[in-house]
Amino acid sequence: MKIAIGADHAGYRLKDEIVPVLTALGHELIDVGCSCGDSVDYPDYALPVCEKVVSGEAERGILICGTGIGMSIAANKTHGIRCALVHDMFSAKATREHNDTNVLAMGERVIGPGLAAEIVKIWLETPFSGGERHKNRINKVMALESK
Ligand SMILES: O=C(CO)[C@H](O)[C@H](O)[C@H](O)COP(=O)(O)O
Repeated sequence: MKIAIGADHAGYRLKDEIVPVLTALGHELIDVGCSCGDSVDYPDYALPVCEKVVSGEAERGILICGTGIGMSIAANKTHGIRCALVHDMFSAKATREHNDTNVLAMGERVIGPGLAAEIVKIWLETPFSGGERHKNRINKVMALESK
């Protein structure tokens, strides 16, 4: 799968731990940065990742900041993006099955690299359930973008 990934200064270390894990699994990564601890603004990295997902250049996006909160807020402002902030394996599976999320946000200051890698793997491998009730709810969420 082609995956766009981005982080701010509070998330780039976790990004750098996740990238080789995903590459080893055969995924193709588009890393938009950042790549050092100099202070940056998370929306500047959320946007290019989300644009790549919306355009189809990437199938999914992964965003990491200190808490994952700023990244998830920014991502969900982009039309066509459904971003979930996830720090546990149950939610990683549930948000794919129920919400068909196309972007995952995590916080480097919240979880360690081992759990983050498991969350990412589950989130990438779990298909959308396709359930009619979930489709209906997703359609209602996406309709909010044109209000
Ligand atoms: O946006 C965030 C919180 O919602 C992210 O966690 C940022 O990474 C965090 O705010 C960065 O904080 P810093 O004090 O500028 O390092």
